[in-house]
Amino acid sequence: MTDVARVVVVDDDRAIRWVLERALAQPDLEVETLARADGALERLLEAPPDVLVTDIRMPGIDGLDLMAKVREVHPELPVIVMTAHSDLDSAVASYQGGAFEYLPKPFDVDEALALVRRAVAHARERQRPVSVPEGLDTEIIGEAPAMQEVFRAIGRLSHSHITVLINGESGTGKERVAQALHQHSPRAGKPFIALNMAAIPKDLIESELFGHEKGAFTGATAQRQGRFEQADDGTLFLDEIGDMPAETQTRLLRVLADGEFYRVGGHTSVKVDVRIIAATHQNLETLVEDGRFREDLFHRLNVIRVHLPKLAERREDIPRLARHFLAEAAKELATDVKVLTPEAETHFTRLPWPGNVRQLENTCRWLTVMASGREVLVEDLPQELRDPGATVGNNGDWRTAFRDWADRALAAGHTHLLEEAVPDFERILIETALKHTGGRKGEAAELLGWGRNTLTRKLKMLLPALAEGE
Ligand SMILES: Nc1ncnc2c1ncn2[C@@H]1O[C@H](COP(=O)(O)OP(=O)(O)OP(=O)(O)O)[C@@H](O)[C@H]1O
Repeated sequence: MTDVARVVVVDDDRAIRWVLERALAQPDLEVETLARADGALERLLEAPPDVLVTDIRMPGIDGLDLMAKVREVHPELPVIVMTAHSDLDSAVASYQGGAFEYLPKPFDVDEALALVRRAVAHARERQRPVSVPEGLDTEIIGEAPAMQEVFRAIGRLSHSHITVLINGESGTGKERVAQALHQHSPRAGKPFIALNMAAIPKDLIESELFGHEKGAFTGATAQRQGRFEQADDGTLFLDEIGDMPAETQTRLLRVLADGEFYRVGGHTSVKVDVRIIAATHQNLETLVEDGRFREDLFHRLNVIRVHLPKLAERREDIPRLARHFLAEAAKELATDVKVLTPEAETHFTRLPWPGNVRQLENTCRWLTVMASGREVLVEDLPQELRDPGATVGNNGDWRTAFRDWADRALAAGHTHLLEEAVPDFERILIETALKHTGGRKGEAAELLGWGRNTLTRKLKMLLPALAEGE
């Protein structure tokens, strides 16, 4: 999950609004409460929240009307309908209207929060699959021999529908290569659907993969296609396959063997023609040895293997990748393209890049926002990238260093140590989080465990140069 999710709560009961506003005051959520829907309808339709929570009985537009109107324009928007226990008819009507979930009043605040989070996760995961637009070229930069090997594999496989297993550390470009395999296959132009096993709650994986029938479980308000059906005739990219739960592995194996499956709660089998590309950063052989991955499934997936080397094993590609990402970031942020000085470029090629290509990409985005001049100097880099020695093999414990600092400061007669230390502490965490997210503030707030507003306030106070553009 990347950004802070917007939740709108509509209820004419002030006490409920109060309770929910507090229950949902979480770093990953932004809540707006409304006493009635009429005045806000247009705005809700134009800029829908990520989740809508609504009461049923309200003056003006009632909850069911509101839901119908909103879902007419935004059919995927999850709606949580709150209503009194006794009001069974309304509850049934809300399901028929396509509500995501029904929250009986009175409710437990934790239950309400869990439900909202689930709705957010669900909505996000559904937005994620992308069919690669026809003609879109997945540019993969790589002149290093190990990358040439990858390109050769893509070429060799271009007439085939064969299953491919991509291995490589996080951020090495596995999804990118999967897209390229698809685009250069007979299935190009057909859907490319991705699902990351590590990103969805375990109990939703089966329904995400295989879909479900109406009424299969609470909240299954309508029949829904799973990724397998969406990917029919195309490619299904299963990322982080090593995280697939055991039961799902068994089902997947059966689908791969038979080419057909049942939706969750379904009795009629569905036939599909799907090419599987799986990826993992883990060592599947070890998972098999430990009994955490089915050996038979492993053999089915492990037909053709493509290995993506760590970025540190293809240092010769770093300058081109950096130029590419600096250009992309400039385009995205509508600003001038930054250029690395020769020293900065050399420095880049020597860094360890544990986060691989994604870390390089984020660093380039960070520099595009942060570096003051057009030319990027080594000094412009975030502190921990300035000195490679600091990143490789530095096991120094910051707490020890911090204790020493406090000792020294007190010995030197400083007072009000917190006033001195806390802003530095927060500044360092903010800078580091922003670096990890390539300057994206919403995501950085999430990494820090703050709400976006808190981060904005802190930035104004601690790093005013970065607070602009809010
Ligand atoms: N060789 C490359 N050329 C250009 N861009 C690349 C290359 N490799 C990776 N990227 C970009 O780097 C980012 C990370 O790549 P990707 O998401 O494919 O990695 P991944 O290995 O699937 O990561 P994870 O395992 O964490 O999901 C993406 O934005 C991708 O477009």
